[in-house]
Amino acid sequence: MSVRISLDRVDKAFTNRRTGERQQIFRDFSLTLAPDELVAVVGGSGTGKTTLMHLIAGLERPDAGTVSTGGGRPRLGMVFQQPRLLDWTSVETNVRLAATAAGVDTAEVAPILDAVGLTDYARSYPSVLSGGQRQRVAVARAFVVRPEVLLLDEPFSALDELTARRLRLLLQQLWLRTPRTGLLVTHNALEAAFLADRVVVLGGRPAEVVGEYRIDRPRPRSPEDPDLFDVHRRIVAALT
Ligand SMILES: Nc1ncnc2c1ncn2[C@@H]1O[C@H](COP(=O)(O)OP(=O)(O)OP(=O)(O)O)[C@@H](O)[C@H]1O
Repeated sequence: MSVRISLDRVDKAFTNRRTGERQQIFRDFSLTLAPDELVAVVGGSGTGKTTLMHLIAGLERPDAGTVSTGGGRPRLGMVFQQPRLLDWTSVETNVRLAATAAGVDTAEVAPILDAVGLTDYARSYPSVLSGGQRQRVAVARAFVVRPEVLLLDEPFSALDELTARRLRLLLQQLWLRTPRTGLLVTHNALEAAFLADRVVVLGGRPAEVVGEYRIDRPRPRSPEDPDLFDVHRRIVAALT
């Protein structure tokens, strides 16, 4: 099922634990993600990108306004900056447990491990894997549940550039196989331009959309595409 995500006139505030001050992160904030659209959100530190993701995931509730994810509770696949694997068990079991928890056939596990290039490591424990391999397990775990919504919170920012680049290409490949509605939070404007259908730049407090770029380049895209560098420059200009 393709899911439309809508935030409609959302307010969200937090109380700063140190100062006791109220921080209004969003006021009257609206954003829609079309079915199967991958939207990247970039913006300065503390603008509310992760909060936006938490609102969509249902981990935070808006103070006012509505967050709708297509009527029901869509199946979520999430990838974070750190892989957050279970260290006491194998790669295969890490992915299988995610499938079981989501009620998905565990026959999906082997193909997804193959797709992320980890078949030979299925029985290995996370501790023997490189950082890039661990993040591949996290990507497999997110995709094995056949997510209707994919939430990616700085998924590659802890990796060295070459590894990150490989994983971006992998993500593009998996996305092309089965597009789904997704939100990518990143500090990397080039990553945003490479992966997304649309890049939203958040700024200010309360946060506002200070720039929006539709990326019409056909997929599969090349990380060397000069048009993407062009968009990247414009995003960086909006950020600064
Ligand atoms: N549960 C919470 N309780 C109190 N304050 C919070 C909570 N969650 C977020 N905040 C505050 O809300 C603001 C926005 O946080 P958020 O993590 O959404 O920003 P961000 O844009 O993702 O930042 P970064 O790029 O640094 O990760 C920050 O000032 C943060 O301290």
